[in-house]
This record gives sequence, C-alpha cells and structure tokens, in this order.
Amino acid sequence: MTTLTNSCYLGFDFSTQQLKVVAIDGNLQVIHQNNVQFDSDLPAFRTQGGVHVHGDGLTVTSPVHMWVKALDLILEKMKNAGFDFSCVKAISGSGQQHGSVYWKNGTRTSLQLLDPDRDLHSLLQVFFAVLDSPVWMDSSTVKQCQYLESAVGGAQQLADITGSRAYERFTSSQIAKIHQLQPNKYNETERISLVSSFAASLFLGDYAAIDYSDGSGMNLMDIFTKQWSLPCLKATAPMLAAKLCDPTPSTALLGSISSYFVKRFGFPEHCKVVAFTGDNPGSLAGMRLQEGDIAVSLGTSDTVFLWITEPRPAVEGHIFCNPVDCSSYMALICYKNGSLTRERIRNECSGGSWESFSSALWSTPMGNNGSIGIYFDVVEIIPPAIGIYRFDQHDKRVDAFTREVEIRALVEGQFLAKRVHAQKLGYRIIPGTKVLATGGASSNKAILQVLSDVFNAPVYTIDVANSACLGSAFRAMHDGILLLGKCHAISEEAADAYVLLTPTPFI
Ligand SMILES: Nc1ncnc2c1ncn2[C@@H]1O[C@H](COP(=O)(O)OP(=O)(O)O)[C@@H](O)[C@H]1O
Ligand SMILES: O=C(CO)[C@@H](O)[C@H](O)COP(=O)(O)O
Repeated sequence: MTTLTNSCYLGFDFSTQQLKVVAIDGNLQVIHQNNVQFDSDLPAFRTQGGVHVHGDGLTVTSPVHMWVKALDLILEKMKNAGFDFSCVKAISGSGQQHGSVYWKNGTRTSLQLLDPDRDLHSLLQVFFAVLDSPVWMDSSTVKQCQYLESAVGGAQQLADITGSRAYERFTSSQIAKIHQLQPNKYNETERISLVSSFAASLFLGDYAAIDYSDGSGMNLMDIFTKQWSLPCLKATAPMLAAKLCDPTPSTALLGSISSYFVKRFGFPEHCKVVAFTGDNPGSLAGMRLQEGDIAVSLGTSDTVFLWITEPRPAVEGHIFCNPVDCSSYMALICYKNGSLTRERIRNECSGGSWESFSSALWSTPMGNNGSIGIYFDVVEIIPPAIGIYRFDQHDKRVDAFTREVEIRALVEGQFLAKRVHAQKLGYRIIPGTKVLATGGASSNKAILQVLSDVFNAPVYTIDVANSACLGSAFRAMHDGILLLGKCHAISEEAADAYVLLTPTPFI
C-alpha cells in the first residue's frame, strides 16, 4: 500500500465526559490521539461526569461554553505536542446524541468573521440563547413526549415515522420544553443544532446541517423520506423548520474549514469538513460493523447497535438512518445505567480500583451460582424503571450480596438485559456472530469476558477505544463516501489488530 505521509485526517468526538480527537494518516494508521476531560481539565464549569444534574433530579444539561472551551484547549494541546495542522486534508466528528444548542439571532454572520488572534471561548461569549444545553441524560420531558405521541396518533405511529416512540432525551421534547418554559430564549434562537452539527459549525464558520443519522435521534425526522416530518414539527414548536434547516446526508461534504483555523492553527485553506454525526453512528463507522455483527458501546451510556437493511420501528429501541450507507439503517438500544453505575459499585465494593473490580470478576464463576441483580441508579430507558433488585439462587429477593457476587451480578445483569433486548429487536445469535466492543470500559478484559460469556460469542475490541473518533477520521478520509462495513470488515486474518475474547468453556 502507498504511504501518504503528508496527509492526515482528524476525527473529533464531543461525548458526555470529554472531547477526544484521533488523527490518522493515509494508511489508516493512528498518528495522534488527545483528549480534554470536562470535569478535571475545565473545573471552572463545575460539571460531574460532564453534566449538571438539576435540583429536580430529572433535568440534565451541559454548559455550551464548556464545549467551546474544550475545543480551544484540545487544539492548543495538539499544537504543544507538535502536531502539524498543515497536513490535515479533512476533518469530521461526532457528538453525544440528542443534545441541542441554541444559536442567538444574528450570530451566523459573526461566526463567519472570527478574529484569529482570540480564542473561541472569548469570541463566542454572546452567541447562544440557551447557555445550558439539554443532553441525553435528561428525563424531564414526560409531558412533552405524551403530547407528541398523541398529536401523531400514538407511540407506534410516531415510531413508524421517526424510528422511535417519544423519548424524554430526544430533541423534539427538549425543544418543546424550551419553547414552553423559556419562550423568549426560543424566540431569540435563529438556529438549533445537535451537539454534532454545533461542533461542525465551529469548524465550518457557518451553520452546519444536521445529518440524517444523528437527525434520526430527534423524533422530528421521517427516517424514510429523510425530511422533517410536518406533524412532528407542528407538535413541537412554531417556526421550527426555519430554525433547523434541511437535514443532509451523513456523507455530505459541508465545505472548507473556516479561515479562523487556517490563520490561528495553520490548517490548509482547502481542508474539508465532512458532516459530523452522532457518537453511536460514528462508532458504527469506526468499528467497521458488518451486517450480522452486534456492537456494544460501553461509554458513559451503554448502547447496543446493529447494521440493518429492513427497518421495523417498534415501541422499544430506536431505528436511525445508517451513517455510511444511505440505503441502510442502524438499530440501537441505549441504557443510562452503564459506566456510572459500574463506577458506583467499583467504589463501594472494590475501593475505587478497576483492578480489584476485575479480580472479583475473574474470581467468581460464570452464572454467579445463580445470584443475579438489576441496578438502576437512575430511571432506565428500557425498561423505564428505577431501583436495585437482587435475587439469590432460589429466586428469592435479598438485600445484599458479598462484594464479589455484587460485582458479577451487576455486570452479568447489564449484559443479560442487552442480549434479551437485542433478541427482542430480532437479532439472532448464530455461529459466526461477532460482538464488537468499544467505549471506555472496553479496555477492561474481565468485563469483556463476561460479555462474551453472556452472548456466547467471541468479543472483539479495537485498540483505539474511541471508535467514534476513529470512525469520524475514516469518514473524513473518504469524504464520508465509504462502505467501511463492507471493505474493512473484521476478519479472522485481521484479528491481530483486535483483542479477542471467546466464551469460557463449560466444564
Ligand atoms: N478500566 C476500566 N474498566 C471499566 N470501566 C472503565 C475503565 N476505564 C474507563 N472506564 C469507564 O469508561 C467511562 C468513559 O468512557 P468513554 O467512552 O470515554 O465515555 P464518553 O465517550 O461517554 O465520554 C468512564 O465513565 C469509566 O467508568
Ligand atoms: O443517548 C444516547 C444514544 O441514544 C447516548 O449513547 C449518547 O449518544 C451519549 O453517548 P456516550 O457519551 O455515552 O458515548
């Protein structure tokens, strides 16, 4: 293969707890990785896990200025590490899904004329009508969801149009809530972006369109016509179509990078910006998912997703447009009680150490001698329930387990739920099934071993835990026009690039 030494491609991921970046060269080799942790690198914003949980325990937001400052910081970190921006041919990126950003009237022109001598954080101080952006962890919009479903004829009807019944975290109900509770701020807004298209707008120096795949997580887009659905727009807020503008294919080339980045960091003038998408769609590209594979992302949220060609929207789970193949779709299930719940149990049962947490998993038998638990610290998405439930080998509810049993009960319970829900969506585990794992917790082999045992299938994970960033860099390289699922599929021969765990044999 030819080595294209002077070209590189950047993929950013604006996720819940951090901003990450991966640079790849023309041979798809990772040449640079960097990140900014919101809580520790930007303590002035006082977030916990990248968010603010409000007094009602249901409203969850992130400061939009924190994301802007994080971009300033990550680019400075890259510069200080000697990264050569003049080699960047194209960039793309992803963002936590469903979250929304509200640009104030008149900011578009200012975005096009940013002074390269100043950082973005100081330049964008007055750009946003809403300073606390609602994010995917929010569950304060039950009323708005009920209204939306009844306006279009019910939950299944809404799913038939948008791929999902109404979910509290989805953008329609979040926009409706802002319009109802803060009408002035809604009226002051000229453009609403998702986190992904907001980030793309910063690089483009202009408002970037929402892509089809991330746009599918709004309860606003018809996933078959790929246009905003008029009944959904009408049931959400007035004048909404004008504030969203038309959605665009996830593979779209949006334009060249803004002159701000050319002058301030030395990006080439012709560096391209490819549409940004959601972090889960970005991961689908980065993991080179093929039809038949199942992906499990263990980031802040846990998600399970599949590449599908025959979408059948249901009242459980979501169907999104596929980010790499416009004629396909992806099915996704999301869990709120993911890494943060594992962290809580780690703190309580293994002194805050992942090593001890892993040792507990290695030292307890598959199946946990019949002990099982359900751990919903916050209201779960599927099922919408809260509370801690433990059952012993006689199916008797108990109040406590030993520490080791608790750790295994948590992890086995989390993965059993994923398997059951994936099967309810129609997924079949057959010989040849591969489970592809990504996200922060995919670096933990003991957790992956449980995943392999529960799914009774081999688990693969790539050495770049952030597949959303990697996927974005791939998408940037191919101008978004790629069929990675087909041409870079994981094969047994390519297994050296992956960590592979196989189910524990029954003795
Ligand atoms: N060794 C580990 N074992 C288990 N979980 C881990 C480990 N290292 C990191 N994590 C989990 O990864 C999570 C962050 O994952 P990440 O994919 O970076 O999140 P996000 O993209 O949502 O910001 C943390 O909340 C942490 O619990
Ligand atoms: O709500 C969803 C998917 O529907 C979440 O998966 C968010 O997209 C957040 O992702 P992470 O930051 O946990 O990766």
